[in-house]
Amino acid sequence: MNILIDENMPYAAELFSKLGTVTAKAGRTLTTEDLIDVDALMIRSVTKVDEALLEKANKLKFVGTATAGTDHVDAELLASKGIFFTAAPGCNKVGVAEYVISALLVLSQQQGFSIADRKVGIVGAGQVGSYLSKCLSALSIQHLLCDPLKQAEGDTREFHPLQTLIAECDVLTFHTPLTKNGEHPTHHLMGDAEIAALKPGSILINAARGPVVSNDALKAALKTQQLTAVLDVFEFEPEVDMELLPMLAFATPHVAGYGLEGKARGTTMIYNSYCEFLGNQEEKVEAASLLPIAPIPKVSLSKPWDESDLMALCQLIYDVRRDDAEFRRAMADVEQQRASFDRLRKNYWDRREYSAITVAGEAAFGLESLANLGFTVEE
Ligand SMILES: NC(=O)C1=CN([C@@H]2O[C@H](COP(=O)(O)OP(=O)(O)OC[C@H]3O[C@@H](n4cnc5c(N)ncnc54)[C@H](O)[C@@H]3O)[C@@H](O)[C@H]2O)C=CC1
Ligand SMILES: O=C(O)C(=O)[C@H](O)COP(=O)(O)O
Repeated sequence: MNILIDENMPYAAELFSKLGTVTAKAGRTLTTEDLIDVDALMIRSVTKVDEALLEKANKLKFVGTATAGTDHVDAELLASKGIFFTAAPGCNKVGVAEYVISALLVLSQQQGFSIADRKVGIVGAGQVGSYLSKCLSALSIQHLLCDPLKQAEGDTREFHPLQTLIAECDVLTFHTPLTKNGEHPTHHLMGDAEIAALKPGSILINAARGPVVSNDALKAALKTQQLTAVLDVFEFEPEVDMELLPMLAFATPHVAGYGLEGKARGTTMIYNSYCEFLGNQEEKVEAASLLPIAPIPKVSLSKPWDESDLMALCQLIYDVRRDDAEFRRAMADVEQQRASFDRLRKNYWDRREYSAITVAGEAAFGLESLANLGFTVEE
């Protein structure tokens, strides 16, 4: 069995080599020649699976993407060729939500507001949006959801049109797939008119796909409007608009979901799916079994936590400024931009999720809300 994997897929080489001969390559530059005699292909979001890539795929029977988004894969084409396709829905929802929380906490400190006073609009209430909603509820932060597709499916949560979120929310955070067709396409969901209608002082966060927010519209608005923008994804990535970059409060190279737990979940979800495909159930693994202990595994509270304690706790896990600083340093070398974008992603540090830290203390110190936020707690 020949298995081709993206070289930027933690745990994949060890796991898949139990099932066949593994070759690891850079996902962004895979060619159809790379697929000759390959039985199974394991990718990330940077590999476009289309007619051109599949042209010489003479043995391909399985494609797995260790990602939540699937806009890079022509799933209909795979189905028409009898190639099984699987993704990793929800694998990195925790990482993305913790990215948004970090951005909000740091901005609250920089701009001098309390996160408890902000109303957040979540656009896209799927795996990431719903998990983020749970986290915001844990922190008693008011938020509104927009997801016309879920609403139409009969999801009983309260949903609002995007226009309502734009008019009422202080923060708008995007967690939709990238779609160009259908009743609710997300390509340029935030264009000139939508961005212009944001409340003065609004914060816009895009950790979905770059083209959900129009690059030109955002740039124009940042020149004239009182607006803070945080981008983890870019309309033309790995190209980064060097006029836009300095206008952003935080900018990161598509790593919002890059927690170690999330990557382990992504890899094991497609690995387990491949085991099932091969009828080899006994080789399946649990993502948690692959993870090392966190560098600071336990902390103790000596009093009920307040916003600055929360910031300290969350920063033990993730501070968006770390990735932002490294990204800006790397992007400064314009010649190397594309390569640096992928290098930062490939050599990403071992970022963890809140659950990797146990917070000890008394129940009266607010342990329940920390547990709801994702921390492991101990009374
Ligand atoms: N920056 C990063 O590292 C990551 C980015 N992503 C991106 O975030 C997206 C969302 O991830 P998940 O929540 O896991 O996917 P999901 O499929 O569980 O949820 C997406 C939600 O967006 C909704 N939606 C679709 N069109 C919409 C519209 N026009 N307006 C409002 N809502 C709309 C869908 O109904 C669905 O509920 C992914 O498709 C991917 O593109 C996901 C994980 C990591
Ligand atoms: O899961 C998704 O969708 C994502 O956007 C990924 O987390 C992005 O990472 P790569 O798959 O591009 O490494």
